[in-house]
Amino acid sequence: MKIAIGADHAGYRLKDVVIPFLQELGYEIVDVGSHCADSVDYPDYAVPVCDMVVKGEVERGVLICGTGIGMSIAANKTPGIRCALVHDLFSAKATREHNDTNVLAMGERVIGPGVAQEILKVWLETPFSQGERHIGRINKVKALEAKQELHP
Ligand SMILES: O=C(CO)[C@H](O)[C@H](O)[C@H](O)COP(=O)(O)O
Repeated sequence: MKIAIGADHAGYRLKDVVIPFLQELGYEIVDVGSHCADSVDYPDYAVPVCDMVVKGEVERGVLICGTGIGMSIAANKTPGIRCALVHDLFSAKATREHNDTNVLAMGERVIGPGVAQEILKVWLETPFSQGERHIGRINKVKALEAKQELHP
């Protein structure tokens, strides 16, 4: 599986820790930056990752900032993206099974690398449940996106 990953200045250290972990698990990684502590803006990294996901260039996206909040807000503005902010294993599993999320956001200032790696592993390995009730709810979210495109 191919994964795009992006971070701002508050998340690049965790990004640089999880990339070799994911590669070791066999995932192909596209790293859109950032690469240093110089202050940058999280939407500038969320957008290219989300664009790659919606274009089908990668299957999933991972976004890291200080809290994961800015990244998740920005990511969910892209139609077709369902981004979950996750800092625990229960949510990592549930958001794949229930929401079929295609982007994961985490905060480097919230969790350590060990928990982040476990979250990634669970999130990447858990399939969508295909439950009818979940499909119906996701379709309602998609309808909201269509409405927004008509009346931005
Ligand atoms: O958007 C955020 C907060 O919800 C991200 O965590 C950013 O990384 C954070 O705001 C960056 O903060 P800084 O004071 O500019 O380092």
